[in-house]
Amino acid sequence: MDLSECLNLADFEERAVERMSKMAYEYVASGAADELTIRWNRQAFDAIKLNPTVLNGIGQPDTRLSLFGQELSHPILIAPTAYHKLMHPEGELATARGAGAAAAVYVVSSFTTTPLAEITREATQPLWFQLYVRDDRELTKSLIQEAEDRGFRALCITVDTAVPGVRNRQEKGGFRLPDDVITHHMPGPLDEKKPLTWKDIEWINSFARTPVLLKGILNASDAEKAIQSGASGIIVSNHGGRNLDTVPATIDALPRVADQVNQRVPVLMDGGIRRGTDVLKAIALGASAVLVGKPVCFGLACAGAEGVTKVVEILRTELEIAMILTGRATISGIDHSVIWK
Ligand SMILES: Cc1cc2nc3c(=O)[nH]c(=O)nc-3n(C[C@H](O)[C@H](O)[C@H](O)COP(=O)(O)O)c2cc1C
Ligand SMILES: CC(C)CC(=O)C(=O)O
Repeated sequence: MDLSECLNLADFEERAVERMSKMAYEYVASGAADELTIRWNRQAFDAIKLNPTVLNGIGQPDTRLSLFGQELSHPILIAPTAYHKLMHPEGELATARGAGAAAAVYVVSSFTTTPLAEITREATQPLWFQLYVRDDRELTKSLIQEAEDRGFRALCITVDTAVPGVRNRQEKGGFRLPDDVITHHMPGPLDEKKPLTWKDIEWINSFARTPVLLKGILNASDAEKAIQSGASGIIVSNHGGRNLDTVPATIDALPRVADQVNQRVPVLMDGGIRRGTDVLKAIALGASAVLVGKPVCFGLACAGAEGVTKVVEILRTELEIAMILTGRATISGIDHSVIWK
C-alpha cells in the first residue's frame, strides 16, 4: 500500500482494519473486559499539557541514550507482541527488518511465530527477548539460555499475566491461530498451574547473563520488590489494557514507580504511546525509554517491514519536533519542567 498516506500512527490503524482479518484485528485492537484501561492509557496522556520554551537555539536535538551499556539512537522500542504471522505473512522477520531500518530495539515475544534463529539472522539492531515463564521451568531455563546464546541483549520477564485477562472482544472476534501459524518456542497457550513468584525471579537472576527487566509493574511496592529480587530494570505496563481492566493508565502510574526507584535502575514504560509528545511526557515523568505495541502491529499489517519502520520514524520525528519546541537538546535534558503545572 501507499505509505505516503500514513502521516501519523492513527492513519496506520485506520488502514490496517481494512487489510487484516476481523479475527486478527480484534485480537490486536481489543482490551480486557469493558476496555476502560485501554481508553485511560490515551486519555491520561491527552490530559497532560506541555510547557514550551521559545528562542532556545536548538536546531537538531540529540535523541541518543545509553541503556544497560547499550548505545541506542532513540528511546522508542518495539514492545513484545505475539503472533506476527497473523498480521503479515513475513511475520517477525519483517518486524526485525523494519526495526533495523528504524534503528529500534525490537523486544521479541515468547509467542513469536518465527524461530529465534531466523530472527537473529535478519536483525541489524539489538534484540531483546520477552519471557513468559512456563510451568516447565527447565524449558524456561533453556529458552533463556537459547536467547542469550543467540545474542539477545536483555530479558524482559512479563509479570502481569498470571492468567490472561477477560478478553471478551477477542473471544467475540473468534480468536484462533491458523494451523500454519506456529509458536516455535511456546508449548501451547498460557494455562499455568505453577504461578510465578518473586522466588522465580531470584532463580532466573541467579543464572541470567543479560540484564533482567520485569515488565508489568504498576506500583511502588512491587517496584521495590523488583529491585530487591535483583531486577536490572522495570517496565511500567498494564499490558496495553489487555489484562486487568480498571487498573490506572501507565502514564499515571509511572511517576510513583519512578519516585520509589529513585534512579537505582532504569524505568521504561508502555501503553498508549501514539505521538512524539507522549514519548516526551513519559521521559519527563521518569521513563528512560518507551515501548510501542499496537501501532507497530498495524504498521506491520499495512506494509510489512516498511510499515514498522515508518511507525517508529514518525514517532521519532515527532519527538524531535517536541524537543525543539520545548527547548530540550538531549534526552537527559527532558525533565519535569516540560510539563505545564
Ligand atoms: C497484539 C498484542 C500482543 C501482545 N503480546 C504480548 C506478549 O506476547 N508478551 C508481552 O509481554 N506483552 C504482549 N503485549 C503487550 C505489549 O507488550 C505492550 O505492553 C502493550 O501493547 C503496550 O501498549 P500499546 O499497545 O498501547 O502500545 C501484546 C500486546 C498486543 C497489542
Ligand atoms: C499469548 C498471549 C498471552 C500474548 C499476550 O501477551 C497478549 O495477547 O497480550
